[in-house]
Formats: sequence, structure tokens, C-alpha cells
Amino acid sequence: MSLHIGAQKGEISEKILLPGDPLRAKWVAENYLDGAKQYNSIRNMFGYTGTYRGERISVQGTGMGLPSLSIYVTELFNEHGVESAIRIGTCGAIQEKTKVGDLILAMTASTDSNINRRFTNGLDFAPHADFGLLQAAHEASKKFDRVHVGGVSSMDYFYDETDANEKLIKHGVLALEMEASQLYSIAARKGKKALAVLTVSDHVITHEAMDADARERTLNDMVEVALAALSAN
Ligand SMILES: O=P(O)(O)O[C@H]1O[C@H](CO)[C@@H](O)[C@H]1O
Ligand SMILES: O=c1cc[nH]c(=O)[nH]1
Repeated sequence: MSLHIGAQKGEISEKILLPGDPLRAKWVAENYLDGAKQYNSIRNMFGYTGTYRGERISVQGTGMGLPSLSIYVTELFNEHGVESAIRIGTCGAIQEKTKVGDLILAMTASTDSNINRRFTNGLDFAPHADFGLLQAAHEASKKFDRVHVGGVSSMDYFYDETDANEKLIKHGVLALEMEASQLYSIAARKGKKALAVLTVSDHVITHEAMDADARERTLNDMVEVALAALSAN
């Protein structure tokens, strides 16, 4: 058991899915994992382990924002033996070509947060996905029409009132979310594998948003791709 995760030794698989929303963790456990057992309810940040096609897989909520994710991911890597972690999250598109309902495989995750510079003495570090997980996710996503592989940016602000988006659009960043950069950075420091598979839930520039049907269908696609990538690695 660690400070924020009430699992006993061995209760968490070395392969894990990481949604921001703890209720998405519950939904994944109920719909994708056989024999899922809940191992965490501290702060209602639910975590479960079950089997997917015969293999043990866990799913753990991480909360919103880089600091919250960093707490859960650090404990999972340091104290619960996790080796491969895939974030399954929503994001807001910022390019014309990224549409609501699309899937994004985040090859890199920039950030406006200062959180990494504490570890690098101010140097820039380029947080990136594990190539094996990315390749497997790309393979698994080929059956879906609208998939992008590229950079996202993990932002401190959800309601950003600055001109940051314009600069990110110019650099080809596909979408905004709030955690992947920290997942990739912690994984790099600890020699673990990480990836973020994201569903575009809204468009930050056009304000288009997903309806309930689309949300369910595309969240299913995202989970299917992430589970296939975890199984292959
Ligand atoms: O859907 P999740 O995984 O929570 O991810 C996105 O949604 C939240 C904001 O609404 C942030 O956590 C952002 O990264
Ligand atoms: O962080 C996020 C997540 C979804 N949509 C956004 O605009 N931002």
C-alpha cells in the first residue's frame, strides 16, 4: 500500500491504463476486464485489476492535471511494480484537421508547466511516447478512419485566457490535454514505458463538442487501441 493507492503487494498488474476520470476507470473495469476487483478507493480515485483476453491488466484514475497524475504514476512505478502505462484521456483539438471524435496517439507531449524544469535545472526535455507502445497502438488503430499520430500539449490551464494556443497551432500541436507530458517524463526517468491514446472530445477553436453517442463509440475505440498496445508489449 502506498500513500494514495490502497493496493496490497501484487494487486496491481505491471500493465495499466490511466484515465484522468476515476469513473472512466470504473467503466473500463466493468466493460473490458473479466473478474475485475477494485483495489483502490482512497479519495475515490478508483483502481481495478482484472483480465483482458486472459492477461492481467489494471486501470487507475489519475485525476486532472500534471501534479495529480504525478502522484499516482510515481507510486505506481516506485511501489506497485508497474512497467507499462497508457493514459486514456480526452483532449481538445486545436488544428483544422483534428475533428471531434478523432483518435490521437501522442508521439510527444509538450507542456507550459514548469514541473520538469525542476528536474533538469531549466533545460528543455522533450517528453515522448515509448516507441513499442506507439507502434502497437498505431497498428491496432489502422481499422479506424480518423487517427492522428503527432504532438499534443499538456497544459496547466483548462480555461486559458492567453495566446498560447496560437503558438502551439503554429508548431503543429494537434490537441491539448493536461497530463501526458508528466506521464512521459516520469516514465523516462524511471525507465518505464508510457503512451497516451486520446479521444478528441471538443474543438478548442470552433467549440464543437461531442454528443453522447459519439462519446461512447470513440471512448470504446480508444480503450480497444490502448488494450491492444498493452497486450503487445
Ligand atoms: O478525460 P481526462 O483523462 O480527464 O483528460 C482531460 O480531461 C480533463 C479536463 O476536462 C483533463 O484531465 C484533461 O487532460
Ligand atoms: O484538457 C482538455 C481536455 C479536453 N478538452 C480541452 O479543451 N482540454
